[in-house]
Amino acid sequence: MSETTFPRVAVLGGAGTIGTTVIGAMRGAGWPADRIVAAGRSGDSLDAVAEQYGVETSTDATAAVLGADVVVTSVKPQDMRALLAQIAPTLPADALVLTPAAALPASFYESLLADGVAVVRAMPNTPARLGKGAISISPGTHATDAHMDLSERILSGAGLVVRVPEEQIDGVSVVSGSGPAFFYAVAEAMAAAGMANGLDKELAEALAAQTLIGAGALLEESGETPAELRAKVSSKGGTTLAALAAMEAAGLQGVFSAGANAAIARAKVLGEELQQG
Ligand SMILES: NC(=O)C1=CN([C@@H]2O[C@H](COP(=O)(O)OP(=O)(O)OC[C@H]3O[C@@H](n4cnc5c(N)ncnc54)[C@H](O)[C@@H]3O)[C@@H](O)[C@H]2O)C=CC1
Ligand SMILES: O=C(O)[C@@H]1CCC=N1
Repeated sequence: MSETTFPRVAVLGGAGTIGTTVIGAMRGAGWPADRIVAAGRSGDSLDAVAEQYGVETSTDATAAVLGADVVVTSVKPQDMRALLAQIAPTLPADALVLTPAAALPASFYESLLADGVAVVRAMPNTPARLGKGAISISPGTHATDAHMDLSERILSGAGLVVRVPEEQIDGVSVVSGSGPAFFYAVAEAMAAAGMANGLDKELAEALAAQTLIGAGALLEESGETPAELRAKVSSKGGTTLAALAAMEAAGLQGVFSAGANAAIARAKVLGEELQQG
């Protein structure tokens, strides 16, 4: 499909966090509003999506996928089986299913939809809303290079898009999918440490948030690595080195390893539960 044509894309769960992000990324990349339909449940903020992005909306996923070239299934993993049952009768045989859901393998979709359906799994993250996401895509059994190219084109306005084999998605999910939550948790912990040392809550939270913003911006602007930038804060014999040594002794790396292991174990359990139905 040529770069100058715009496949028709149905975003199911289009009023949700990631669905809205995908629509915003497409619109930001010049995707025409009349080539996108957002489907949600009644009660979802579909009016706000229509107003912000000018796209058509529907509360009927079955109807929304009619005539779609790409169907983005942006619902929670727990809602996926019901959604696939809903769209299976009207999903065009040659449509690409692009799914951001965690935990569910491509084979789950392949087993519940028509034989030969092309599935691409994506793992986005919330900064994608600002075009600063870190997103992976992985092909299912029947996805071709053209399907991967199309998926990348749909997501390119959302940030960095990398291709990984499906077995690496859980690892990507830990680093970039969940990653924003970890940085926010660190900011909360830093604010709490400030409060424990005499700062009031408002000041501690403002300083921690601005430090997260500034550190990220410096990383982006400088082109230096986190290790190089960390070294520039850490004077020999100074306070930062003392803090980092104490954090390491308290198990900093172990904390993140434990988090990663827990996330990956949870993805496996959730995936197995949901595949059993
Ligand atoms: N939020 C995040 O940071 C990330 C989320 N994901 C994945 O993205 C997917 C979506 O997550 P969120 O956007 O956070 O969830 P969300 O809860 O914000 O949005 C899901 C939307 O789907 C709608 N929905 C459910 N069933 C529907 C149906 N049958 N028809 C139409 N709409 C339906 C819900 O009403 C809701 O508006 C999940 O599978 C999640 O694993 C992946 C990476 C990061
Ligand atoms: O925890 C979650 O449900 C989502 C999926 C990947 C990252 N966050």
